[in-house]
Amino acid sequence: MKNAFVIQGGKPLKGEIVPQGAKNEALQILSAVLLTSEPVTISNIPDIKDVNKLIELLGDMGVIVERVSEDTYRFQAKDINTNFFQSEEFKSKGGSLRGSIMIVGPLLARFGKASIPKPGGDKIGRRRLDTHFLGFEKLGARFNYNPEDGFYNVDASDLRGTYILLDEASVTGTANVVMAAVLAKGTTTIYNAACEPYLQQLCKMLNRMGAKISGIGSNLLTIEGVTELKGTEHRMLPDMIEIGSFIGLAAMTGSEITIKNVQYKELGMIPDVFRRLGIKLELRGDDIYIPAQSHYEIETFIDGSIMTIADAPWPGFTPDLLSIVLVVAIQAKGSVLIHQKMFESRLFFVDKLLDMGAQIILCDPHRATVIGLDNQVKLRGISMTSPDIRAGVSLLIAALSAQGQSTIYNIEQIERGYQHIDKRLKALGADITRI
Ligand SMILES: CC(=O)N[C@H]1[C@@H](OP(=O)(O)OP(=O)(O)OC[C@H]2O[C@@H](n3ccc(=O)[nH]c3=O)[C@H](O)[C@@H]2O)O[C@H](CO)[C@@H](O)[C@@H]1O
Ligand SMILES: C=C(OP(=O)(O)O)C(=O)O
Repeated sequence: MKNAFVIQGGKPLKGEIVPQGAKNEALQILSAVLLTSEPVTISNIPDIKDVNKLIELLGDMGVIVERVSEDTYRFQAKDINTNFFQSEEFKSKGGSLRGSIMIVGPLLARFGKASIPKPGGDKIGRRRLDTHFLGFEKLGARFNYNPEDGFYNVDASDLRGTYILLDEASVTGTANVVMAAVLAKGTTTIYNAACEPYLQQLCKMLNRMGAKISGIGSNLLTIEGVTELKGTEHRMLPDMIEIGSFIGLAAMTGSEITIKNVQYKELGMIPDVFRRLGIKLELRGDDIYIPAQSHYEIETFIDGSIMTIADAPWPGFTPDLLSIVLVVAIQAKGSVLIHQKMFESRLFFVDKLLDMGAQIILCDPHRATVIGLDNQVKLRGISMTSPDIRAGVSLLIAALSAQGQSTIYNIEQIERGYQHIDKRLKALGADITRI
């Protein structure tokens, strides 16, 4: 299988690009189809590895999966084959993506038990699941983790609503506990809930199915349990991480790009963080227009000190865009401290950027200082391997801006989250070949 991109860099791109449906929303929403025996129709589903794997997993469990059009599927979880959960196939498929962890809440709510192999996803540091299981336990579930077979098992004949203070505002943890609580007896209050747009989308969809969730968009959710949920229709938001990646791509390659239908009001502080790097963005209708820019200058803080860009739970800046911000800063004028607080091993890819000629000081596993080159010196193309999805796209952006040829191996990492990325960037004029 072809698993590398060869990129001839240094060419400005031009044109319009439509963001795909949101990967991380899709993983929540697809899990939620398990909560009802009625049909659920979902549109704007991105055609990417992680999402397709979860759809396949739902089919293996016995969910009727029907592709209605290119990006729309109808799901019906009428009969679930519980024997599948003991199979080797479940172990390898379920363990191959992070998002599969969110089938646990719905299975627990609907069938009283669930198992899941230790989930995959990016190797970007420790990724604990305590929030999920502590939440289920509060609702009355019993939980055990068997380190020998790597399975988490949860059992609950009778979930009961209660007050839950999550130990951290985990995105998938909140989604999982919400999905378990919607069918529990009585009222659940979840404090320190994650509240990003994808979770809001999930809660709104659950309410359309008959759930009673209030506080949507805040970190205090109140869920009155109901006895059953019905079918619904749902459309995914555009992927905000893709939108941020395309802003970074435009700036770094000096390209004029319009990102179509971004649902700007859902992007939180993402556009402003790029503006702080000096990048000009214009909102035109619901499109983001980025003019070709040969210079962009990083702001300082009001007192003149060096800008820090750090991640934080929503409405803070998402950790998934920090690698992109870091790469974009390479050709800015000025300096910035990138502080990746949430993940421990997400900045190590800077060694590749150093080989390309970037000026970066990796201060420790969480912090890197970028000293911008202000386009006085171009990066040079090299061969490299993509360690994780967002580092992979950041390296792709760096390669497109660099002089000469780059090869990026392990593009499977990129493709688990970015739909047909080579084709879409070629349509903007990028020179990318798959080998
Ligand atoms: C499939 C999916 O949706 N994956 C996303 C989801 O992962 P996921 O839900 O797995 O991530 P979590 O929100 O649980 O946690 C992410 C990391 O941040 C740390 N943490 C979290 C909350 C907090 O208040 N303090 C804190 O330090 C956690 O310990 C962990 O290391 O959310 C992450 C955080 O936006 C994103 O990077 C992932 O792309
Ligand atoms: C880290 C990410 O994904 P996952 O949680 O699926 O590993 C991501 O989308 O940036």
